[in-house]
Amino acid sequence: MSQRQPSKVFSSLPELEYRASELHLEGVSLSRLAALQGTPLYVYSQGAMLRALAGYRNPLVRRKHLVCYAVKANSTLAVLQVLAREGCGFDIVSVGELERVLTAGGLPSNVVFAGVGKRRDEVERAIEVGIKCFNVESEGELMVLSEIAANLRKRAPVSLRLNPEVSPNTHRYISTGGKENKFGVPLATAAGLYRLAARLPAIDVVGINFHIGSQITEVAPYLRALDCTLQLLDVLEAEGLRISHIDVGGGWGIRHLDEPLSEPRHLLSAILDRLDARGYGDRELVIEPGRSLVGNAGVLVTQILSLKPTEGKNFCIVDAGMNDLVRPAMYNAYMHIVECVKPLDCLASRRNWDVVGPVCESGDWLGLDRSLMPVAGEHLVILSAGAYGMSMASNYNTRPRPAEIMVNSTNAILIRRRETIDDLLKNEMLLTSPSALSSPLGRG
Ligand SMILES: Cc1ncc(COP(=O)(O)O)c(C=O)c1O
Ligand SMILES: N[C@@H](CCCC[NH3+])C(=O)O
Repeated sequence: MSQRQPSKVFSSLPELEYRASELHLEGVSLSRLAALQGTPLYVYSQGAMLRALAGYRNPLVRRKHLVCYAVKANSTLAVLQVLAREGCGFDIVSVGELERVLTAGGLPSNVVFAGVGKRRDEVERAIEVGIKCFNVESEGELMVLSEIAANLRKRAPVSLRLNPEVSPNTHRYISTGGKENKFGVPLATAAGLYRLAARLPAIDVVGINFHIGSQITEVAPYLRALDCTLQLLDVLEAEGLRISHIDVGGGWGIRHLDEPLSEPRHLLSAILDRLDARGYGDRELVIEPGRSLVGNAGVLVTQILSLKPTEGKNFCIVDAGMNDLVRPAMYNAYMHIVECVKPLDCLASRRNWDVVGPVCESGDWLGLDRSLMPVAGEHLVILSAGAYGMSMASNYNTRPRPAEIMVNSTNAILIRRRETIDDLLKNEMLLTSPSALSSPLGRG
């Protein structure tokens, strides 16, 4: 194909294409953004996010439903704002995420609050703003919630998170619905806990939920978890307890290259069929996608610092490291990497490179054995970096976190400025500073 014809790079992100050999996202040159804002740089396509959201909503138009975006996947305010403007709900796991949702214009009444360890102050704030429900994970949590709500003279809406003992066939670190996992209420005790919840004066039982893991690529584990849930619902409703929403969690995977993977609508249609067949098609369906809404909408642009061919390995050293994008180091995740300026396709001069960062860890790699034609000073682009990229970034090695840009069909907008070294130092005090505690801890 001629270098003049735009060419797509990745079927899951059609907004990304080479134009005159340069990679563009929604028509914006990534090299140009890198020149303006420096690197490492996260760039997101608003169009890709909206398309992914429509992929969940369109199959649900005729149903009572709420898509609650899992904020942990990418909690940047402007990302939340794009989804809030569309009327999206949110799945949160901390009061920090709640404040982000509120700041971005999300409705508290569309927020579900997950997590095995909710602090009292977090529960109080969530009750105060009036969230949709607490996804409760244990009897201990239920009792604390009940006490806090009673003290505030308010009521706490509750859904119990079941642990359906289902293996979703994904990485062990992101599998959450098995007996060995800390999450959810065991099936054996769930009915008893619902009966208890229904008796507590400040608790309203409103829902039932599960979340079995992340980067799941098969429908079957969801249906197994749903079957357990519906069996329990049969028992509870026979006793007169009415549950108004069924929340099937998030976890649907994304493509990282060209591997086969069905669209979320196939998952939804299987779930809706099962709900209808079992007589629960009238309930509100809540779903909590994170990665599948934003993962493929984002890329990480990094500059090649130097090339280090050695006897056994070729290292391509870039300015993004595991602190900026931890998924390869943490989960051995494959993230596809392409050159920002398309190399002339003379395969003979291609070699395999380990793309590594500047962090002092041997695990600091972004891609291993990649066929690339890197040039020092130019840029590489890491795909599928919109989820669990920036939201998991850290300051390890005292590295300021990247800037972020949102592009849409008309604009490229800076949505987070790059951290500075001053940002990193500003909360710390030297021992000699006047803020030293007058009564040192533990010394009376
Ligand atoms: C409770 C809950 N809901 C939703 C999600 C979103 O998962 P994903 O990003 O895989 O869709 C997570 C993260 O795994 C989660 O813990
Ligand atoms: N952080 C994980 C997903 C975790 C989902 C949270 N329960 C990842 O990058 O794949």
